[in-house]
Amino acid sequence: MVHQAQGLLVQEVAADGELPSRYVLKEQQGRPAAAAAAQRAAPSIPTVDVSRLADADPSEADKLRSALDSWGLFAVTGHGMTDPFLDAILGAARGFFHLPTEAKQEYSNVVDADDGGRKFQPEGYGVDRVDTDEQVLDWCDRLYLQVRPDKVGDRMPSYARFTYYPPCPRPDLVHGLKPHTDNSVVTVLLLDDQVGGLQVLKDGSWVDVPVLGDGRHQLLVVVGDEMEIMSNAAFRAPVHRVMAPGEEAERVSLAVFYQPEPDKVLEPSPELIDGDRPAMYKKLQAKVFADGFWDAFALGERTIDFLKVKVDAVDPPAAAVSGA
Ligand SMILES: O=C(O)CCC(=O)C(=O)O
Ligand SMILES: [Fe+2]
Repeated sequence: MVHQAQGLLVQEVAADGELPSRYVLKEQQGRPAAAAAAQRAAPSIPTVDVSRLADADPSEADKLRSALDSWGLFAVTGHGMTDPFLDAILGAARGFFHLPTEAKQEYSNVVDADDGGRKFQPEGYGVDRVDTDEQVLDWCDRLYLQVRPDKVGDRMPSYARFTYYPPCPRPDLVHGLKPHTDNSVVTVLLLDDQVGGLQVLKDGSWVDVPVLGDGRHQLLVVVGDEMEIMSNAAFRAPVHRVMAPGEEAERVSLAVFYQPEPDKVLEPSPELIDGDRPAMYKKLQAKVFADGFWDAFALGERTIDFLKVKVDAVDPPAAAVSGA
């Protein structure tokens, strides 16, 4: 059984020019406009030239370490991918989302279930999982695919998530994509080269990730939840969100999530545990964590909290579970 709002594509809603209440955040849910004013004079995100990481001079490696320590993400340069190549990827994504609805629906993430009904699956085209009437929906459609990069091997799954944020009549009232951390070891994120919107939570304030302009593409590496667990919190997954574009704009992005093999046990690496720094997370199977992500995401919670993976985690108060 899928929720009745599951089949509602944001692109179709946007075409009507209305903003249904299902997308509107309540004031206490942290509307983006309220937060944007608070980030003047914000620090800018760190940049790492990955072509220099193996240099005898350790300065770039030091920058990497510091970026991971303090931000959990960095902008990448020196990766060797040309702007026309990256542009072609985003162009293909735009091309897909601009196809007629019927063509895209062939790849729908709502599929036939064994019981004769319909069910949601993470892979495919559509909106994120809708569980309840109360869930405030994000202003984006997505195409989520398992990908098989040559060099990562067969068993480590990687997922590509193309996200399309249609024009929005009131971007100040909605989440393009709600605050979250990523379900990955690391995520590589290719941002729209024209339209900004990604923000990272740093020391309690939202910081904009800028568009570079001049046809240059912003590529980020982001620490995911699994890295946080395996590194025993030496590296923490940054909370990030996306502001919806305005009425005249649309935005696309591509996130590639590198995940552990489903059968692997996820736990802090033994070398990173000692008397001064005991294990901060409990052991669990990567598959259990990955499944829990979708339950947590629908509630607007971190998987680490939802599954109580922290060693001293106690039962969350009821409000934390029912709120969003
Ligand atoms: O659209 C973006 O810039 C971010 C996407 C994102 O955070 C995600 O897909 O997990
Ligand atoms: Fe993300």
